[in-house]
Amino acid sequence: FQFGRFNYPLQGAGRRPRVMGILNVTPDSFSDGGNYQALEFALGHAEAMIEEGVDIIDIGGESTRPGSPPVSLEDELQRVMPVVYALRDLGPAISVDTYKPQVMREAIIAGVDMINDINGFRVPGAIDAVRDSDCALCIMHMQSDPQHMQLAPSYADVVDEVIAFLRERIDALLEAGIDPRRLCIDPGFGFGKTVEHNYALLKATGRLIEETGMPLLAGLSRKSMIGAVTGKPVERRAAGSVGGALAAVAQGAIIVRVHDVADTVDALKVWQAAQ
Ligand SMILES: Cn1cnc2c(O)nc(N)nc21
Repeated sequence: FQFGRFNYPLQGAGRRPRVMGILNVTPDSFSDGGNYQALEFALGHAEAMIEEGVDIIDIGGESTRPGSPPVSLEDELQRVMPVVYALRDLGPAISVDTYKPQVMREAIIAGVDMINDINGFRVPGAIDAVRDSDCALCIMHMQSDPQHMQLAPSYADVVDEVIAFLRERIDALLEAGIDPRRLCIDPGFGFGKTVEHNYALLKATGRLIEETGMPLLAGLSRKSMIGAVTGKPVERRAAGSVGGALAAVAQGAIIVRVHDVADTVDALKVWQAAQ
């Protein structure tokens, strides 16, 4: 899995699961207009994650929690781009979480290392926006959209359908001439799935990798699928989230997207020491 200045071996001695830290620059941490002290806040959080050993920082300007409303292009750019420019030379890889082609373009101009698209590059113009670059592309599955996806998630067979979706998106990107080494997939835990659907997908991590032929990013940190089996509120789901990350990594996931960076880094060090 190779992108820009990064090479993540997928097997053998060099394989090491990587930690992607979540950096939300959304309204609750930013008053619109991207005021300065909010930028300070974001940078402080990023620096803490760097201290804790994060490999990738994922910057998102539009909340994708179930029920969240869309954000305008201007607002998203105003929140995201100052943080991208402030972080891009600090060491870790930088990812931007967006489904808007114009945000992808500006992020690529700013030199980001990954575009993380919860919508699987389906918006017209998204593939064009990322074609002529060497950044990694994370293709995530989502049923419906954040505003509606959790109202009534339904599948004949969730694993089959997610694999079919991801393969179709992979083919679309490859047909556009994009280097397969730039691609990774993501089942999209919580994006149009019940708890049962989420665990069926988590259990099928190895199959998803096998049947798409692509590296897999797993993002289940503090999500309702963790709460459902631990009974814990969001702020006390770190241990459950680490358990989920290890379940994915043990089946071949190469990146885990998390809130609790230090805990996950430590858990992966111990796991790695036993490989
Ligand atoms: C932005 N975002 C929220 N959850 C996510 C997940 O599980 N995967 C990816 N790739 N992005 C996510």
